[in-house]
Amino acid sequence: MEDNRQSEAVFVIFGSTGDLAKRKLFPSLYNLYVKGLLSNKFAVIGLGRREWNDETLRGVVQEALEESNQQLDKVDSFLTHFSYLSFDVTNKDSYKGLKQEIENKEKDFQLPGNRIFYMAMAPEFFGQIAQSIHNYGLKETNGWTRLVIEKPFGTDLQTAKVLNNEIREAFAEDEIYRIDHYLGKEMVQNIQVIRFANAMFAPLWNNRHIANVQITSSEKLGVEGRGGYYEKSGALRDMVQNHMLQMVSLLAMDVPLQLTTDEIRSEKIKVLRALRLITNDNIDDTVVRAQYDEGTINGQQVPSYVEEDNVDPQSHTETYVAAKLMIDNHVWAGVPFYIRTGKRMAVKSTKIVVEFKEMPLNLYAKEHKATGPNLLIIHIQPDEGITIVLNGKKIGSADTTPVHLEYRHDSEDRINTPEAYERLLYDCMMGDATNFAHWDEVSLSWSLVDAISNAWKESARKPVNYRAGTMGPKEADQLLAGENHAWWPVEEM
Ligand SMILES: NC(=O)C1=CN([C@@H]2O[C@H](COP(=O)(O)OP(=O)(O)OC[C@H]3O[C@@H](n4cnc5c(N)ncnc54)[C@H](OP(=O)(O)O)[C@@H]3O)[C@@H](O)[C@H]2O)C=CC1
Ligand SMILES: O=C1O[C@H](COP(=O)(O)O)[C@@H](O)[C@H](O)[C@H]1O
Repeated sequence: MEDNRQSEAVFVIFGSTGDLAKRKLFPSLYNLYVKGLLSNKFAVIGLGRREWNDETLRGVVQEALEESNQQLDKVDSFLTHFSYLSFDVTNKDSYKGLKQEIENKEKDFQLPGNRIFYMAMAPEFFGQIAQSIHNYGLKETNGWTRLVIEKPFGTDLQTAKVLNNEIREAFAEDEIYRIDHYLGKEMVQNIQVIRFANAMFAPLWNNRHIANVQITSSEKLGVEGRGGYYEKSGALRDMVQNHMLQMVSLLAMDVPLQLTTDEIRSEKIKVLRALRLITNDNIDDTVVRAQYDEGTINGQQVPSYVEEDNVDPQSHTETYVAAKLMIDNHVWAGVPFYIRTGKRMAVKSTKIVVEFKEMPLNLYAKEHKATGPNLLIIHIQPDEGITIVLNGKKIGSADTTPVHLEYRHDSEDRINTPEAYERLLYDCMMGDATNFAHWDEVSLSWSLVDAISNAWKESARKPVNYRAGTMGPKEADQLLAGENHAWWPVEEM
C-alpha cells in the first residue's frame, strides 16, 4: 500500500496557463488521482498573469483531460481541488497573496503543510521565483517544501552555475527536483533492472565483452514553432546535455552499493567525470553536427530548418548531433558510446543497441559467414521492450541465422504504463529524487557540452546537411566506420 500521507500537499504551478501544464501536468495529476496515488487531500494553485479565475482554470484542466483521452468519471471531484491566482512573478507583492492563498487551501483541505512549487515557466524566472518563495516566507511551514525545475537548466556551465547558486540560496539540494523527463520513461528506468538483476548481463557489461553501445533518439517533428528557443539551443543543448548523457550514464555506471538516490547518483556522476573531453584537436573525429534540409515526412514535403519561423536564414544551428563518446575508466576503456539525436528524421524512435564482441573463435562464422554479433536492444519509445539477438540454426538447414528473442509490453501493460511526468510527479511527492538530475550531473554535462560548443566555434567545419525524412548525414556513418562499426538500423528494429 502506497503511503498517501506523503501526497497530502499543495501544488503551486508557476505557469499553469502554459503548454506544459496543459499537455503534461494536469493529465499526470489526474492519472495519479484516478489510481488513488494522490490522496484526496491535495490542492493545486495555478498561477499565470492571465486574468483567469478558478472556473477558467478548471475549464482548461477539463479540456486538457478530454484532449488526452482520459476517462472522465472522476473529473468533477478532481476539479474541486484546483484554484487560480492571477500572479506576476516579477511583482514582489504577489507573493504575499500567494502565501495567504496557500494557507487558505491548507486549511480548507486539512493539509499538513507540504508544498511543491513547480516551475513550468521560462528559465529566466527560475532563480527569481525560488528566492521570492524563500524571502516571502512561503517555505515557513510545518511540512516539507520541494522545488521542481523544468529544463533547460542554464544555457552553459556558467549560466547553470549562476542559476544553481540562486536556487541554492533558497532551497537545499535535497529539496530541488531538476526534471529530465527521459528519467521518467518506463524503459529508461528499466536499464538498471536489466543490468543489475540479470546474471546473464552483469558479468558481460564491460570492455572485455562489449564492442560498442549505440543510443539513438530520433524525431520526425521539426522545431514546431519553437524556432526562437531552438536557434539558441540546437540539438546539443536541447537533447545531448540532458537526455542523451543521462542515458549514457545509466548504461555505463557501475553497480551501486544500494538502490538509493545517493548511491545511484554517485555512480552516474563517476561516469560523467570519466568522459573524455572533446577539444579542438579531436572534435572533427568525434562529433558530427548537421542541419535538416527540405525533404519528405509522412508523404508531405517539409521545409528546411532555415526556412522555419523565427530561424535565421543563415543559421548554423544544429538540428542533429552524432558523437563518439569515450569513457576513460577501467571498465569502458576502448568502448565507444555512440549517440545520435535529431529532428526531422525518418522515424520517431529512441533505442539503445548494445553490441557484444565476437567470440575469439567462432567456428560457425568461419563456415557459414552468416553469424553476426549478439545484440541487446532496449526499445525505449514508441515501442517498449527488449530484444536479444543471437545466432541460431536455420530450421531444416545447416546454415545459421540471427534469432530475435523479443519482449515487448503488451497492450494491456501499456495502458497501465504511466507517462514520464506522472511518475516524476509521484516520485517528487514521495521525496524520491533518484530520477531527477543532481547538480553534479548537470554541471558535468555542461562541461562536456561547452567543450563541444567551444570547439565548434573554433572549427572551420560548418554543420553539414541531411535531407528531412532520413536518418541523418553520411558523416555520421563515417564516425563509426573508422572503428569498423556501423549504426544498427533502428528504424527497422
Ligand atoms: N511545453 C513542453 O512540452 C515542454 C516545456 N518545457 C519547459 O517548461 C517550461 C514551460 O514551458 P511551456 O509551458 O511550453 O511555456 P509557455 O510559454 O506555454 O507558458 C509559459 C507560462 O509562463 C507564464 N508566465 C510568463 N511570464 C510570467 C510572469 N511574469 N508571471 C507569471 N507567469 C508568467 C505564462 O502565463 P501567462 O501568459 O498567463 O502570464 C505561461 O503560463 C519551460 O521551461 C520549457 O522549457 C520542457 C519540456 C517540454
Ligand atoms: O526535451 C525535449 O524532448 C523532446 C523529445 O522528447 P520525447 O519524449 O518525445 O522523446 C524534444 O522534442 C524537445 O525538443 C526537447 O526539448
